[in-house]
Amino acid sequence: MPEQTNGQTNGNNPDRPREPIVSPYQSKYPDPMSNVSNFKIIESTLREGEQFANAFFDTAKKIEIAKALDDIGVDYLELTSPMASEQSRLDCTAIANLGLKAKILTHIRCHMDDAKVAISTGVDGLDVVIGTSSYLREFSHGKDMDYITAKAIEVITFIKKSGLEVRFSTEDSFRSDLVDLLSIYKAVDKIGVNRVGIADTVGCANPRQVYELVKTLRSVVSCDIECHFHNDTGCAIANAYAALEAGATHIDTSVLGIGERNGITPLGGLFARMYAGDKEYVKNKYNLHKIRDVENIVAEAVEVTVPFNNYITGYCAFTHKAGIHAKAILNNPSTYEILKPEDFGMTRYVSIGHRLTGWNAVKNRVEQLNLDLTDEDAKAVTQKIKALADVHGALSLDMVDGLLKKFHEAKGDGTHKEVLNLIESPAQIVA
Ligand SMILES: CC(=O)SCCNC(=O)CCNC(=O)[C@H](O)C(C)(C)COP(=O)(O)OP(=O)(O)OC[C@H]1O[C@@H](n2cnc3c(N)ncnc32)[C@H](O)[C@@H]1OP(=O)(O)O
Ligand SMILES: O=C(O)CCC(=O)C(=O)O
Ligand SMILES: [Zn+2]
Repeated sequence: MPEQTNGQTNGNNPDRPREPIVSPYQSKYPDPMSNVSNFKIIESTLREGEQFANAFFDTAKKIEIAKALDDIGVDYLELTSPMASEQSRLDCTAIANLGLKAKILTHIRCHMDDAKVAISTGVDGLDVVIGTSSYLREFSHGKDMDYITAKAIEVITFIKKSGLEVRFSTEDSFRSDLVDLLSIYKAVDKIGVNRVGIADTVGCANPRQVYELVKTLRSVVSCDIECHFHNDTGCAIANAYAALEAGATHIDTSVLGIGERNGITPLGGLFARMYAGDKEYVKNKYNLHKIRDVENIVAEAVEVTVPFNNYITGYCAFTHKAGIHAKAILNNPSTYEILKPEDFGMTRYVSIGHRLTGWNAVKNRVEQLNLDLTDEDAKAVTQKIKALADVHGALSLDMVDGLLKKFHEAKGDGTHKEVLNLIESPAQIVA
């Protein structure tokens, strides 16, 4: 487990170098097609997330999650199809009537019955989907491209007449024939669909493939482009970024990435990635301090813990340990941090009670404790920490503090070196 925070932030010391104002990772020559600095999030915890193995959200929990996501400022909330069950339909209606700032969408098959029921729930828009890969055409719905195109046009036209926003997506896009894809996207763009969607349903796509497909699609349709990426092969965030670089306008996310199998692009991970791409856009548009709250709500609801290495909120996401890192971080946090913890309501922590520690980090703790010790003293205590940690494992911050205080006290009568020599175990520090 991590030690308690010692509150070492050190970013505000006016004597220390300022952080660069512009991210060094920001492209100097942005592509005019790129939407890295201008995109919308379609938050699908209440649709894709409900497909996560452990997920069951009752109405109150759905409303709590919807409100928490709305507070963060996501642009859309996507809800489970009202065709799934009677309660799903009632929940769609309830959330559509909450008066949230986010637009409310529900997700339906490319079918007139689904469209009729979905419209009656009062949502702002419908996300229509149908599989176009040979796998899904043969083994899911059994329809050919002519049928799919005709049905898509019928369903979209009907939804548009009701005045709702409509998106048309091809499921399993990356295993679909490119000519089929472009021709159906062109057909629905022509009749005024608001967005087309690309879905990496099985998580097989890589960022280069995503970039190429989105770039090609961008030159074929004039409507918005939404992208949905599964994370089976670990590319869901990178693929989202590649899609935005190529001109996609909307990205699907879920809290902690929950969804079918191992899920999709996580909301927090997308924030982290986009913050590194265009910090100001992400900071100004979304309430990043709220990400931890919504992750905790969802984690508890689906009975998982937030992973230790989670983007932004994992318990060690802002913990610096090795001495070389600690020294530089204490001088200027940008040395080893691309995300500023305070922008996400998080706290930086410098861990010092272990054998990888260095005297600069220990000296910093001496200053925090307001102890009158020299650099040589800090170096001597550092060596003691390393020796103890070699034998006994990591020392807690309380132990380190105890050691420093004992050493400091003994310095008064000149016995500090002997005191250090006498300590052979952490138990002797607190004794
Ligand atoms: C990749 C994704 O995540 S897509 C979204 C997945 N979401 C869901 O499945 C929502 C929850 N699903 C459900 O509650 C149910 O599956 C329902 C209500 C949608 C349908 O239930 P059922 O009528 O019992 O059918 P079942 O689930 O066994 O099979 C799906 C049916 O939809 C058809 N279908 C599948 N995809 C589509 C589509 N995109 N458009 C139109 N029809 C489709 C299938 O051919 C099949 O039809 P059939 O009844 O003639 O065999
Ligand atoms: O509607 C979409 O675009 C995506 C549907 C889905 O969840 C998927 O294909 O994985
Ligand atoms: Zn999905």
